[in-house]
Amino acid sequence: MKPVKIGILGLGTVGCGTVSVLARNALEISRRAGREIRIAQASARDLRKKRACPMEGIQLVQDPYEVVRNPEIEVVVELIGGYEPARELVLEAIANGKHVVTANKALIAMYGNEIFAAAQKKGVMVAFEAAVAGGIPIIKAVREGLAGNRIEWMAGIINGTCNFILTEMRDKGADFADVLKEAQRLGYAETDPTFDVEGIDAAHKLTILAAIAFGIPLKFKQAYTEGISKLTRLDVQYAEKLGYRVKLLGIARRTNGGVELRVHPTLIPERRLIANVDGAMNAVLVKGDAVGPTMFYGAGAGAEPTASAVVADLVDVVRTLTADPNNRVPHLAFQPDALVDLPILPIEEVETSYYLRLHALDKPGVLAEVTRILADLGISIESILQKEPQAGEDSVPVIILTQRVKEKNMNEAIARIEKLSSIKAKVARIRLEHLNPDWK
Ligand SMILES: NC(=O)C1=CN([C@@H]2O[C@H](COP(=O)(O)OP(=O)(O)OC[C@H]3O[C@@H](n4cnc5c(N)ncnc54)[C@H](O)[C@@H]3O)[C@@H](O)[C@H]2O)C=CC1
Ligand SMILES: N[C@@H](CC=O)C(=O)O
Ligand code: NA
Repeated sequence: MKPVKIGILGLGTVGCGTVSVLARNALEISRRAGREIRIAQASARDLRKKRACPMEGIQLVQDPYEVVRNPEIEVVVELIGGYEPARELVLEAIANGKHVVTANKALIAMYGNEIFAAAQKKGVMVAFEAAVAGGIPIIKAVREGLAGNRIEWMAGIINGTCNFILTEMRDKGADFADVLKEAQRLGYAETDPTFDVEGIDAAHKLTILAAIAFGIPLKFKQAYTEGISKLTRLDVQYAEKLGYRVKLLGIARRTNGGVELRVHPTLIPERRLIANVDGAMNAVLVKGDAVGPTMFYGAGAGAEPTASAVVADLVDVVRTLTADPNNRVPHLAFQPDALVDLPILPIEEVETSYYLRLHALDKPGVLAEVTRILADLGISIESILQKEPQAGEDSVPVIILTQRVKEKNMNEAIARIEKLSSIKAKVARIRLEHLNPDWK
C-alpha cells in the first residue's frame, strides 16, 4: 500500500519530538497503522536551523500554507501553537479535505466548535490527544474507554510547568522565576509562559475535558481561571503542616444547577494519590457512575511524551481514513446533534472548603470576632491553627480551615473580616477539596 503522506507545521519541541518518534518507531507504527506514515513536508520559520531530529527525506518549507495546500498531503499535523495563524491554517487544511492532528489546546478550547463543525461538514477528522495532559491517553480513555458511564466529575493536575514549579519550590526551596526558566529550558512551558502560571493553559485543557465528559460545547471563556503566581511559600508550608498539599487543579463537575469549570490552586489531603504527583507529571481523576473513581497518570509535557500522543492520533487517523465519516468516533465523544448546552456556574455559586490565613492582633477577643462573622454567614470551621507571634511583631498568623460554603458567602465573610481593626493584612484564601468519590 502507498505510504500516507503527512505534513508538519512547526518544528519546535513537539514537532521535532514527533519527527524523532516517527523515525525511530517507523516499523512498529506502520505495523499498527497498516500503512507507512511518511513525513513528506514540514514548515519551519528558520530553514537553516540545526535540529535535534532526523530530517532526511522531509522537504522543508518556510510558508505553512504551502503544506496545507499541497495536494499530496493527506494529514496536516499542526504544532505551531497559539490561536492564529493556527486557526486559519487548520480551517484551510480542512477546507482542502485534509485530516488534522494537533497538540494545540488553546486552538481547540477557543475555536474547537467552529473547527469540528467544519471538519464534520467536510468528512475529515481532527485529532487532539496531545492537547490534554500530553502523553496520557486521557481523551481516548474518556471518549471511548468510559463511554458507558455518566461522568460525574474530573479533577486533574494538567499543567506540567506549574506542577514542576510547585514541586521544585517545595522540595528544594527554589525560587519561582528560576524554576520557570528551567521549565522553559526543558520544553515544558508555553511560548508565553503566563499561559502556564496564570492557569490559562490548564483552563484550555479543562474546557476540552469537560466537553468530552459531559457532552457540552467548548466553553473556554466561561471557565474560572486562577494561576499560581500569587501563591506564597508560607501558605504552602502551613498547608503541609495541616496535612495538605497545594496543587494547581482543574475541576469539572456536574451539579444540579450546572457545570463547575474551574482552575485554581487547591489544598488536597496529602494521603490522596494525586497529591503525590510531582514534577512535570500530570494526573487526571475521573469519577464515572459505573466505574467509580479512576486515575490516569503520566508525563504531561515534553517533546517525546507529547509526540507519543501525536503519533497515536496519526495511527488512529490512518486506520480510519477509509471509514464512513458517520461511523467514526465523534470529535467531542457525543454525536454533534446530541450536545447539550448546560450552563457553566459562575465561581460565586461554586461550593468548596477553604484555607484562610489572617494576621490578627495578639489580643483577647479577636478570634471571637472572626468566628462570629463566619457563623453569621453560615460558614462552619473545620480547624483553627494559631501560630506563635514572631519577635518584634504585634500580629499573629491564624489559619482557619472551613467546611464547604458558596464562594459568594466566603467573599462576604472575607470583606467583613478585613474591615475589623484587629486584622492587619488582606486575608489569604486557597480553596480546599477532599476529592472523595462522592464529592463530600
Ligand atoms: N511542549 C510541550 O510539552 C507541549 C506542547 N503542546 C502544544 O504543542 C504545540 C507546540 O508546542 P511546542 O513544540 O512546545 O512549541 P515550540 O515553540 O517549541 O514550537 C513551535 C514551533 O512552531 C514554529 N512556528 C511558529 N509560527 C510558525 C509559522 N507561522 N510557520 C511555521 N512555523 C512556525 C516556531 O518557530 C517553533 O519552532 C503548542 O500548541 C503547545 O501548546 C502540547 C502538549 C505538550
Ligand atoms: N505548557 C504545558 C505543555 C503541555 O501541555 C504544560 O506545562 O503542561
Ligand atoms: Na493526552
